[in-house]
Amino acid sequence: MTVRPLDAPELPPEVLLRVEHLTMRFGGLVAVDDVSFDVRRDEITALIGPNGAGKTTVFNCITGFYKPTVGRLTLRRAEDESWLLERLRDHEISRAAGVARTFQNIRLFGGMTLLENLLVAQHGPLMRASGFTLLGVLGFASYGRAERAAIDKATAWLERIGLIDRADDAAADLPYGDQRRLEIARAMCTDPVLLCLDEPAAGLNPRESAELNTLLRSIRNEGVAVLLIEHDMSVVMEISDHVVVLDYGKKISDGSPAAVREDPKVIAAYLGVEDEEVAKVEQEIERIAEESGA
Ligand SMILES: Nc1ncnc2c1ncn2[C@@H]1O[C@H](COP(=O)(O)OP(=O)(O)OP(=O)(O)O)[C@@H](O)[C@H]1O
Repeated sequence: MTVRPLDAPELPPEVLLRVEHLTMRFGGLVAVDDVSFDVRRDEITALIGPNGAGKTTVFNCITGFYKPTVGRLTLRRAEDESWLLERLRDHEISRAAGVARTFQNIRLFGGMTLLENLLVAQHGPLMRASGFTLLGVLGFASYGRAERAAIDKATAWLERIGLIDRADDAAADLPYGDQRRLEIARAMCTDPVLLCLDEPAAGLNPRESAELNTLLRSIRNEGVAVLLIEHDMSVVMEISDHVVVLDYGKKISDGSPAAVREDPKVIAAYLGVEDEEVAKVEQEIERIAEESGA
């Protein structure tokens, strides 16, 4: 199958998603202003920036919740399969292009069991196996096989996130950190090529945060690109391969975690000072540290 809109650019093989000149306006407010960056395969890319910088808006454009005012979002799913996400509807972005996401606030089906939550995520393949008719109810073998495969996949994910013993419990009864991991497992049950996570470490304790880091690294190592918004800098610095920094809707830095951490523009944005004042602030920090004998 070759799916390539005529105007989709040719991307280098290591690039999964190319965001070009993304701009999103809400009336007079420019929430995202001419932002461009790449998300590479086999990498964890973090999107960071102070509150209101435009991170969630970028996510919402990539995942189809918003139609960008301007910009091109090319996702190269396979060598002969590219998509222009800004032209797709949100369900096409998840089903056809293979982009899955989680939200800042947990959105599990609280009254359903853990297993059911992971089966609902596989509704698409199950419906196709049913031929969109009553084949499942009539006991056709093809549907039975698809149903077995869905249960196997859900079970494997529950084992992987350490929750197999609670498969039949209601999702709402899980501790917060477990719910976060279940949400990620649910997103992974759709077989995405790109997993977008909006503040996955928010509200986690240090042990849960460490478990999350291990999970995300293992997902990355299996070839699924991860794009995350995160305020917890220890998580960002520990697991990201690539960091993109936004401030007031504009990209101000883009590089390795180490390079971004040293970037005066980033320091200025986080401290809320002008670029020229950064050196002064750094000297002040050093002076205070010396005086306190640190
Ligand atoms: N639907 C909307 N309508 C109008 N303005 C919006 C809308 N969504 C976001 N904004 C505005 O766009 C700007 C960027 O918001 P966004 O939520 O993308 O920032 P953020 O970096 O994700 O912030 P935070 O870290 O606080 O979640 C803000 O000024 C916000 O008020």
